[in-house]
Amino acid sequence: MAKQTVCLSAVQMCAIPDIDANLAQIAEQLTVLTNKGDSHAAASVTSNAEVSHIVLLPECCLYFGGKEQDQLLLAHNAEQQAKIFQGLAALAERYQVYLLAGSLPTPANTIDKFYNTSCLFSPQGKLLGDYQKLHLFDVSVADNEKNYQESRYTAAGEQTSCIALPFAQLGLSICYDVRFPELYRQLADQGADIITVPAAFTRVTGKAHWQTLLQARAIENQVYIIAAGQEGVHANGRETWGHSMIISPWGEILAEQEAGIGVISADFDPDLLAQVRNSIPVRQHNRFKTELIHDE
Ligand SMILES: O=C(O)CNC(=O)[C@H](CS)NC(=O)CCC(=O)C(=O)O
Repeated sequence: MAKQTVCLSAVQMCAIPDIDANLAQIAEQLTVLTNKGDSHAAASVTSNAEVSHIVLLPECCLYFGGKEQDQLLLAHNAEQQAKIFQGLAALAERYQVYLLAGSLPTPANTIDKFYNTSCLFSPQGKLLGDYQKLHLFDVSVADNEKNYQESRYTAAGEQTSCIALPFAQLGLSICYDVRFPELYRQLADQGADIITVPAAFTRVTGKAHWQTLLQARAIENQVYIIAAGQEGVHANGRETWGHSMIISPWGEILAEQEAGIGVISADFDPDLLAQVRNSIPVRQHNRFKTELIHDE
């Protein structure tokens, strides 16, 4: 029997502060993706086949470039939340993909905060799991925004999230998290084969650090990385870096969208994953695994 093809995709967006317009932008890219007719999209167009296609959307995929107070209102408005979740679930089902919304504003425990949450929808339109961003971007950057204070309206998550799919384990992270290798090591220890990095990286820090950080996380943890970015100049003047990419566990960039709106894909190869892990067994060699050091 032919080996099942697992396809990884990333949609690059220039999201605006308008949920319906962003849902339409996503639908357009999903149409492009599933009409390509190449091997990447094959799994998602064969109605009886088991779906093995993950599509990642950027951080803040349904609302970006507006006021943070508006995100707060979105998070705490039950009607808006229902609209957002139903809209994404319907897309996952219509296009027969595992759709990972890079992040959505969801309600925190207090009315003055929201979580920056990644949400995974199954091809059946069910919410399979989520992850609330652990590291908040309270940072000074030499761009036109200068000071980012994500914690002003956002509450930090408290736990990691690794989701078992029929064909692989999926570890979740968001944007600024990519600078904290401990998170990725923990996801790898939990069994992650693929780790997602939805982002709205600044143009300045993106140019300097984005690709290097992503390749490092892929190489050191021997996982596939799917990174989907916002790209462009947004309604509030913010400039984002784009350069969405899919990286192999060897660190090779398999697909990249530098600028503009678009969608990229690459195959997930479990044989390559095993080969990389067998040939350079860093997991066994790691002296910082306390249980290994204490075992001696
Ligand atoms: O604020 C919003 O609306 C949505 N959130 C974001 O855009 C977040 C927090 S401001 N951006 C980042 O984490 C950029 C990280 C980055 O650029 C780096 O690590 O260099």
